[in-house]
Amino acid sequence: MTMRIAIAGATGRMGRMLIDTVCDADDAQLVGALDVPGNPLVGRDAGEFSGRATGVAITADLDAALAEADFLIDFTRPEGTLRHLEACLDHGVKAVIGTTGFDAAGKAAIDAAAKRTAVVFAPNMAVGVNATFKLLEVAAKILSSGYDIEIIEAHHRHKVDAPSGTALRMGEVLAQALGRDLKQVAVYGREGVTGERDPSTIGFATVRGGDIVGDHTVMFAGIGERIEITHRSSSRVTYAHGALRACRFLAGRGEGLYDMQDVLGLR
Ligand SMILES: NC(=O)C1=CN([C@@H]2O[C@H](COP(=O)(O)OP(=O)(O)OC[C@H]3O[C@@H](n4cnc5c(N)ncnc54)[C@H](OP(=O)(O)O)[C@@H]3O)[C@@H](O)[C@H]2O)C=CC1
Ligand SMILES: O=C(O)C1=N[C@H](C(=O)O)C[C@H](O)C1
Repeated sequence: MTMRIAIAGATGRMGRMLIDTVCDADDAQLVGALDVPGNPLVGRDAGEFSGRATGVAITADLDAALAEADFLIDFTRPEGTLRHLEACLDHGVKAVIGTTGFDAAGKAAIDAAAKRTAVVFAPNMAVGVNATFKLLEVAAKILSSGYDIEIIEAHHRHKVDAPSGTALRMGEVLAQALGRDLKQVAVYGREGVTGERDPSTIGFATVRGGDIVGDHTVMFAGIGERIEITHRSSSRVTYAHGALRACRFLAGRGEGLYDMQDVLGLR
């Protein structure tokens, strides 16, 4: 059965990649392309940027964007995603959420919405990153004492949230594997006279620059050796393929909150 998909943030970096990916898929059809009022591309064909005619015009009308859709794929900003999710409930639309940077209230709102529709919510949809989460779990258990854990992430100059959603999820995976509470042990950047490192902490360092798609390294630094597990994204296409895979996963499911570990059968 063809999946009828609407894309939010249609003119964004991910939105454009998603439109191409959906249009190229045999089992999907683009039926809506949403962006914000005032966006100069509203009213234009959603495929114009890549020289294709999709027959779907970019709209700022949320209800119109969802009218024909079974799924919404949303990579925008937290406040936008939460508004779109409310409309998904009204229209009976399932949601794939890639947006990062939610606060606790935002995450709770997604949790509540997932009681009424099916939602995949994941800070990184790339298969390689989700495999890396599993590797980190194993490494953390083996290296549970004597190794200091630091997470270093690098992204393009336009990224607005830090640390990345992926880095934060890595922190959660590591903390859980070690029986620690990330809220208690996370250290977000260092400056000045910090004192010696507390061995239970998990440090985060953020780099922003140029067109870096997304790099994540977890360092386990011991005495006489260190282990580094690195994932580097060289294209956003992996995220878009993951999002489409998430739609296929949701196609056969009722309400509930899932992530890419569920989609990929890694739980
Ligand atoms: N889960 C994953 O695998 C991945 C997640 N991401 C996340 O996806 C999000 C988007 O990333 P990216 O595509 O690079 O960002 P962009 O800034 O390129 O695109 C964001 C899009 O959302 C629109 N937008 C901005 N604010 C709002 C709002 N309040 N309501 C609705 N729409 C809005 C923008 O419109 P306008 O330009 O007119 O402001 C734009 O079209 C980020 O949170 C990022 O971290 C990114 C890659 C992978
Ligand atoms: O903003 C981005 O670009 C990315 N955001 C996600 C995150 O915050 O983890 C995923 C990926 O790293 C790219």
